[in-house]
Amino acid sequence: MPDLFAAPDLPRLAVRGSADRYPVVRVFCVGRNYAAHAAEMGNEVDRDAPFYFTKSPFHVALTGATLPYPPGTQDYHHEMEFVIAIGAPIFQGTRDAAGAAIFGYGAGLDMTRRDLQGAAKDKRRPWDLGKDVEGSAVLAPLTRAVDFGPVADQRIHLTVNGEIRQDAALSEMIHDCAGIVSDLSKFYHLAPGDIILTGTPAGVGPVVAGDVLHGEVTGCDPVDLTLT
Ligand SMILES: CC(=O)CC(=O)C(=O)O
Repeated sequence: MPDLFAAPDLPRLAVRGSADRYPVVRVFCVGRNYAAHAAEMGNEVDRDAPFYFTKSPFHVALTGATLPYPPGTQDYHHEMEFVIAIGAPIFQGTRDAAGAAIFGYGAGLDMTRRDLQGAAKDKRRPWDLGKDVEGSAVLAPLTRAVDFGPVADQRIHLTVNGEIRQDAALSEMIHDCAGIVSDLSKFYHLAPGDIILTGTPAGVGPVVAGDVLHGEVTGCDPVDLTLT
């Protein structure tokens, strides 16, 4: 039977050094995973367990995108993040199993309508309008875990118009990659196609139309976004 309308294709990420593509099925995000960022937002970190929010895979933009400043906000913020891509099914997995289930890593942006996120927090409402913005999960090509090597003190940083805004080390993450995947697998049957943005370091701030964002994680391809 025919579909009533043409459904969009899933976004597909390039994989460094190969012709393979990684289809993105679900996008999970970790909040407050760097102490300095939690502090700049006036929050405490939770060292016991990460917390999560999600974005639609159809709100993924591939690196190099030129996108309009989004509607409904006067305070659109950059959040530079390290990205995990799941490569094998895992449910209620140990840390070791979680590490083995990781396909690869990448650089990403979790663009945020900060004013709407703040209003939602004040009213104890969900963050969707603040976080699940069209084009707000900007993703670079993936580097296979075997090529990336152990996640240690690799640098993660972001420039806006060439000026450094965020600069940290992956070792500053409160919950590491295996810990995040193991914890998230308590709640979801994780599978290939699941992407996890692991939280942003300190230095988040507003962007405006015309800004050029460039983010890097050592060992990964860069992530780029231009706003019009
Ligand atoms: C406070 C936030 O916006 C949560 C988040 O995305 C992060 O900490 O990263």
